[in-house]
Formats: sequence, structure tokens, C-alpha cells
Amino acid sequence: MSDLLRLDAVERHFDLGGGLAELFGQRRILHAVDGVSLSIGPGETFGIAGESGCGKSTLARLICRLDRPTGGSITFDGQDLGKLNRNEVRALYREIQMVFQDPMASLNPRKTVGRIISRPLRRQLGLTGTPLRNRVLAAVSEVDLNPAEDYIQRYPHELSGGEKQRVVIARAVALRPKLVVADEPVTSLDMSVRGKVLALMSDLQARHGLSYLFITHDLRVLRIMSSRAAIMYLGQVMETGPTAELFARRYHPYTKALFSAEMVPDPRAVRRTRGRLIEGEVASALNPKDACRFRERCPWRRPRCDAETPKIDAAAPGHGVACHFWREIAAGTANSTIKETT
Ligand SMILES: Nc1ncnc2c1ncn2[C@@H]1O[C@H](COP(=O)(O)OP(=O)(O)OP(=O)(O)O)[C@@H](O)[C@H]1O
Repeated sequence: MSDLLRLDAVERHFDLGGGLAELFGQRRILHAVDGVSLSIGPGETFGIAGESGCGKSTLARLICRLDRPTGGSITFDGQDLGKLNRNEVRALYREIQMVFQDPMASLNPRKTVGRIISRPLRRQLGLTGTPLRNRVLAAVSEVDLNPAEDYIQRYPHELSGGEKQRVVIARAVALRPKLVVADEPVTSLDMSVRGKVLALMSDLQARHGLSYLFITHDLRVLRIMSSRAAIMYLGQVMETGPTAELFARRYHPYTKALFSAEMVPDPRAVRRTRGRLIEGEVASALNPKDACRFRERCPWRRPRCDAETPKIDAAAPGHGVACHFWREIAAGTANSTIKETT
């Protein structure tokens, strides 16, 4: 299967200036995304999970060309996104669409649902008149907002949270894109409607052969929605592979810690629990040294972890684990007493 989307060693470093450190000739560079490689095939859902601040949204913005990487390359359907001109970027939005966490922030409060959904169809496909109206009605009906004639006349404030997110999804899917980047698409919704919106997204995928890049901090959602996934920590992929295998094996110590905090119904409780389960302070992605990002919280820390960043090729198929100790285990050279704790 050829890749629809491919990221090779993608970086997004933010230059935060020097502050006081500039007096000593230092600048503060935040490595929000650092050497991320991954690939997504047609019709596939690839999940990305990790704690707040690990770089998930920055990665989403890079893929949607809302921001530019400071290193590496992103290829979509054979095109290098870094080399597109303005017209090509515009055309790209026929193929890549986004669904963000907060539907209210994505919808213009002064426009009706009909106008919101018709805009990209007009601008991108040049539809007008009856064909446009029919396409808008079909898009609204497809996300189960019926009767569609009624919904197209409503304003966002007249809709529930779940209905608003359905409108966002209808607008994204109406163009029949190849890839939808969904950044925490159900996080802001009531528990009672989350499952229905996720089911809708799965239906739309089956119907139209969409690929999803699905970003979530909720591991239950990750498990339901994605066939392959990557676990990120401080801008880097720690572990990647088929989602079922990630859940079953949890090789990386960070994956183990993160997953052991799962299945807590209240997401705020997940955060609290996680805070206790993963010992130590979250390190910083500010001017990081060449070393494992997780080392300060890792029960397996060894000298090599302080001297070299463990790397994986997350774009390669199969299971990848960015951990020096894991490599030793796989090679059969790990200290046996520590091995028993894995
Ligand atoms: N424009 C920016 N300028 C400076 N730093 C930024 C910028 N955008 C993001 N960052 C930083 O990059 C890091 C990653 O942020 P990002 O929003 O991608 O994380 P996230 O995993 O999506 O977190 P959350 O789940 O809370 O949204 C954070 O430390 C954030 O403060």
C-alpha cells in the first residue's frame, strides 16, 4: 500500500528569543516537534496520543499546512508540501480537511449552517444554484442532522455541542477529501454524544474511503478509532505500531505509564491519575540535549540514555520503540534483573 501521507524527520522548533540567557549568547529554542516520521495509507486511521504539550496539535497544523516545519519533509499524495505555491496550497484543502476540538471556534456565528457548508463547495468546486443546494443538503443529512432543510437555516448558537461538531464534520467531508486531520474531535463534547460522533466518523470513513489522522489524549478513543498509532512525548515519537499491539505489549516505559492510567471515565481524573503514575517532573523541550526525553522519569534509565537520543523509524511498518533499554532487551543483552521488571 503506497503512503497517502508521509512525514520524514519533521521538526518544528520555536525560537523563543533569549531572555536573560541571551546575555550569555544563548537562545531558547523549543523543540515542539522533533524528528517525527510516520506514514498513513489510504483509508487508514492513524492515531496520535500523548500528554498535553507533547506536540500533537503542532504536528496537526504542520500537516494541514497551517504552519511550516523548520526541518524534515511532509509528502501528501506524492507532493512535497514544502514546495507548493499559493494556488497549490489552496487546492490542497480539497484533499486535506481538519476537524478541531472546539466546534464553536470553527464555525462563524453569523452564518447559517447552509452558508457555512456551502462556502468551501463554492470556492473549491465552483458549485452554485441547485447543485450547490443539493450538495449542502446531502452533506447535512449525511451527518444525521435531519430534516436537513431545517438545519441549513439554523445558526451555530441554535445547535447543541454535538450538532455543531456534526456541522464541522459535514463541512470537512463535503469536499470528499482524502485525509481528515481530527484534533481531539470529541473532547469538548458530552460523554453521551461522544460515541455517536465517533460512530459517525467511522461510517463516513467506510462510505468515502477517507484516511484520518486522529489526535487524542483519550486512550479509549485511540483504541476504538485507530488501526496504527504513535505515542508522543515532548515532541518525539516514543513508540509506534498497530494499535492493538501497542495496547497489548506497551514496550516503552512511557507507554506503560500512560496506558496504566487509562480507562478512567472522567478525563480530568485521567490527568490527576497520570500525574501520580508517571514519576518525576515532565522534562522540558526547551534546548533539549541529545538524550532520551523521558530519562528523568524513567525507571530503566542507564548512562546511554543521558548521552544519545533513542530513535525509531516510525514511518516503517511494524512496531518501533524509541528506547535504548528496549533495544538491549530485544538484542538479549539487557541486565536480567531489570529485564524481569518489563
Ligand atoms: N506558536 C508557538 N510558539 C511557541 N511555542 C509554541 C507555539 N505553539 C506551540 N508551542 C509549544 O509547543 C509545545 C507543543 O504544543 P502543542 O499544542 O502542539 O501540544 P499538544 O500535545 O497539542 O497539547 P494539548 O493537548 O494541550 O493541545 C508546547 O510546549 C507549546 O507551548
